[in-house]
Amino acid sequence: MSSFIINGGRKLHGEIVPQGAKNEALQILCAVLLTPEPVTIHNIPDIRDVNKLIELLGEMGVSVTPAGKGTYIFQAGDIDLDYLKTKEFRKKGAGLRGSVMILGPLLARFGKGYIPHPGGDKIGRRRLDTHFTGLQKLGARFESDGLNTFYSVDATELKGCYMLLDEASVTGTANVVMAAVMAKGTTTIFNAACEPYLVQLCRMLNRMGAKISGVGSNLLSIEGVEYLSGTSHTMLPDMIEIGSFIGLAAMTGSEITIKNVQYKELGIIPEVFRRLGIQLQLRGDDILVPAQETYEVETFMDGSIMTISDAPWPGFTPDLISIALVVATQAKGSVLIHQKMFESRLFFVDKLIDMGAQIILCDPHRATVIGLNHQVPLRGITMSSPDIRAGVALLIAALSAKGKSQIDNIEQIDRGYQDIDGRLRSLGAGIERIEG
Ligand SMILES: CC(=O)N[C@H]1[C@@H](OP(=O)(O)OP(=O)(O)OC[C@H]2O[C@@H](n3ccc(=O)[nH]c3=O)[C@H](O)[C@@H]2O)O[C@H](CO)[C@@H](O)[C@@H]1O
Ligand SMILES: C=C(OP(=O)(O)O)C(=O)O
Repeated sequence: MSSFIINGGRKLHGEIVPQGAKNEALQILCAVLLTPEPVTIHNIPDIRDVNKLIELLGEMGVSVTPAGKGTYIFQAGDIDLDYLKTKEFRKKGAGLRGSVMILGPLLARFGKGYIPHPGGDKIGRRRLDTHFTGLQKLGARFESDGLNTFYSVDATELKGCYMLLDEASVTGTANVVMAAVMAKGTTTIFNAACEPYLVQLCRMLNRMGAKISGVGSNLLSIEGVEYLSGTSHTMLPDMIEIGSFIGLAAMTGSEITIKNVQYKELGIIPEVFRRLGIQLQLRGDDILVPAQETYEVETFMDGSIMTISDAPWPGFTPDLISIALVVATQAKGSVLIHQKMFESRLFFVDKLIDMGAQIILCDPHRATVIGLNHQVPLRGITMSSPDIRAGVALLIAALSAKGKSQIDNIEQIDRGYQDIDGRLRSLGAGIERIEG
């Protein structure tokens, strides 16, 4: 278990380039299984979860050729379906959430697939019903190992149909879309998730020859085709990293420029940070966050305390709720943070409370934050990172805090943030990694 040692309280300054989007990368990498032809992918983030998935694809028989920084050429010529029955695959596949999305492409191309219950953050129940029922509607038959830890799936013939997803699941939609692109006939998916990750995936699939319409909406129509060909694809900048850097600048009172953010793809994210009182200036396609002594949280129009809550896109992504929460601890004013989707993602506030933040955890989904308005700094402590986004929220808190902090279990942070310590050091942060 590795740790960060952080000497907090320093002002940071400079430019930072966001990495390619983690959650998009996990979908796009699975899509390479849909064609025997080469697929070139650019702007792949060098992070634990993505590297694990690339390794897994390699072991399944996909040839993986590095072709420059952040670029790989994948070719899924011969896939070793027997590897998917091995213990090793069970272990590796269960190591990350994104592995669940190899199933849709396998069913589409080979008519069968295997899938261990996937890993990912322990942030509450993470059911797979949307994946399973969607694939079943297309004709897939699931057989469980009896423990719900491994499934064999048969789909000799996938047939298009109408389906109303029981929730707008991000990875669930991606899985069903990838199965439907080569099904017979037309599939209509209502209540589809429409995060930019999915827009990017659908655009890539259409470039490969798929016929998907309604892209970007919650009603997708997919006319099945017989064959998909190779393509190239470039990942968007990671919107969760961009939000994290906005929070970092605000909490540390620093001027930071976030480069090449593809602003129009950020949806409501900049607006939510603006409502917390953070000034953002758009310079070309860069976001400049100026150094601010203080930032004041808006109230609702009737003067009542504002709520920040998550929702499926175009709502505010749940992956930035922990960041909004930590930023609120030093705002002027109070805010209610409501994490609607996941029931165990707010418990990390205990650590912020130990650091001196004024927070009342109302229930597992809601926390009231009374901002300290930078009048009292947080204090450094030793803590452990419970999940990827809480980990980064604690890192931001530690960078703003007085004194030294230690954050253990930083493998959680490395799942999704590329060389975060190196990049923060180049902004002037006092952060060292201790390999454990
Ligand atoms: C690898 C990957 O891409 N992970 C992301 C993906 O996970 P993932 O695809 O696993 O998450 P889902 O979209 O399936 O659902 C997330 C949670 O929200 C709940 N839910 C979802 C939709 C809905 O309309 N109502 C509702 O309550 C689900 O029950 C679940 O608890 O999307 C999540 C939601 O944006 C993000 O936090 C994860 O970072
Ligand atoms: C919850 C997240 O990741 P995963 O779905 O991979 O666990 C996240 O990226 O915030």
